[in-house]
Amino acid sequence: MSMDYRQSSETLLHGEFGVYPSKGIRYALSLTPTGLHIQRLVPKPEDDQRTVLPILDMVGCHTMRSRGSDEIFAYFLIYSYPLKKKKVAMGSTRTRQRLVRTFRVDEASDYEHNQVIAEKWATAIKCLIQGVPISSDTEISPTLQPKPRRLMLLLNPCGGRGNALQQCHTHILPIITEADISYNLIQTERQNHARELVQSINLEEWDGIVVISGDGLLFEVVNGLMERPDWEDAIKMPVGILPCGSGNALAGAINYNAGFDQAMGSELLLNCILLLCRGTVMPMDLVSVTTCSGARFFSFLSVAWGFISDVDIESEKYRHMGSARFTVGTMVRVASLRTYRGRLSYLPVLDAHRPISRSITLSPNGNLSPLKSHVNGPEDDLLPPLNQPVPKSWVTVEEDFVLVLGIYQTHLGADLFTAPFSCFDDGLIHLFFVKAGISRTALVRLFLAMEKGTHVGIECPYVVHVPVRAFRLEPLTRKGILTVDGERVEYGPIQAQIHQGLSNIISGCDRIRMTSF
Ligand SMILES: Nc1ncnc2c1ncn2[C@@H]1O[C@H](COP(=O)(O)OP(=O)(O)OP(=O)(O)O)[C@@H](O)[C@H]1O
Repeated sequence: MSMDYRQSSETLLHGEFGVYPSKGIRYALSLTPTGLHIQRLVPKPEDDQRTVLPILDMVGCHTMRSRGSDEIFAYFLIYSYPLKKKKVAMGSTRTRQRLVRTFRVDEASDYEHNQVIAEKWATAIKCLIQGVPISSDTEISPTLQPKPRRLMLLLNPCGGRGNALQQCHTHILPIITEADISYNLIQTERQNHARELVQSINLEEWDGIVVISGDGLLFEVVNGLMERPDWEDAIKMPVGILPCGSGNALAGAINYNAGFDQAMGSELLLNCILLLCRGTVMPMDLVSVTTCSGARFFSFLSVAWGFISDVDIESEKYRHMGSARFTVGTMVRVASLRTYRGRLSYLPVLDAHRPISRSITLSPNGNLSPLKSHVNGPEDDLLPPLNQPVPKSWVTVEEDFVLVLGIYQTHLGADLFTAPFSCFDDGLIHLFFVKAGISRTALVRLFLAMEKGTHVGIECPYVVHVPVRAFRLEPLTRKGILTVDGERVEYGPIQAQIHQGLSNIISGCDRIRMTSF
């Protein structure tokens, strides 16, 4: 679907309505692809001021009848969550507040006709919210209504500050009910619970799997889907995230992709709930990561070594602080800065389309190569086995590193805008490395600038960024921490290749291309 129809200001529906409770007030309503224009008619206002309820702030629309059986009026209710400024002790902050507008359809002299009109408005509004294309020529009838969606919600009660269940009951469930989304809510009981669960679900029963947690639980879901014999179909199941963890990188990326201002905490959560209610789906790259024992993971976020993985894992002890744990962890690690010797090889983007020869799947002793771990998932056609040299077209650097990071989302945390140029399905791994020799001040400056994404403009000879399709990292320092999507993996040589658009993410955004789930 193209974006054009949303940008147009054509009037799709127009009508005059009362409100509830009545009080004689009347409004003229015009529905355009981007908003509901509301003009008061009675009592007549002094100026011609109109208010606009943006479609982007709406989550759903229901019709209703009043209790009395002789009541001829029908009503439609629009649920929206506009951003409002809120005063706090240190100034002001923004928050989304629930706003329900109820309009009374009283044009006809019988309920049935008024109900048809109310349904027509509700249908049109729901279509616009969910990105179903309609124009002024569209015959708007209930058959146009997007089908109700069924979501599997997986909630980690231990994620972040441990308040996911409370957030779920306060914000998530009431809003998705207004959006006509039906759901099964499952609380994970232990590590790997979600991973096992998604291995045996009937894909036909669900329109999406949404984690209410940090990025760690989605990592389990993605890998559980890839472990299924029908992984090719399973990984197409739209996945989503409602941020209730301490590492909310993917939520940060979804929020940015939708054009919202960078947000944290409940503002980020509410933005993501709104986008989930819209429900549009985009392809998302996955990176296949192979570790030294031959284990293979599918990653949607990052591979990290050195400073970043140290902070991530060492700050686990400050989990009660929520996302502030990373700030504290960063300060501690800057104070005792470490460097790691390693060999980093990568396939720069220019050479990326040439797959390596199939013959290298046999190791020198004739045994089957590490592709033994290649049970499911697409072939890593750019990667030789870990025990064989990288192709000559690759670039290799041997250095003392402060950090190495392969990232394929814009954000490394909700407030870490690490790769501003990244897109969900650009087929790129953004490889960053910071070499030893960088001063502590420059490193701190780099991370502070990362909050706004301005670090990419900073000239620093110790910081390198290369877009690649595949890379291999061979640590030469004996001890260290390697993470994939923030989860610790075995330490040793590791390699990765991008698989463009392998999965589907519920991004809720129609900025780029999309389909509905
Ligand atoms: N009930 C549970 N008890 C303990 N651990 C769990 C439970 N459910 C899920 N987990 C594990 O918790 C880990 C972290 O979850 P999640 O990402 O949701 O939270 P988080 O606070 O953002 O953590 P992190 O940033 O460390 O990933 C996941 O790896 C998951 O396997």
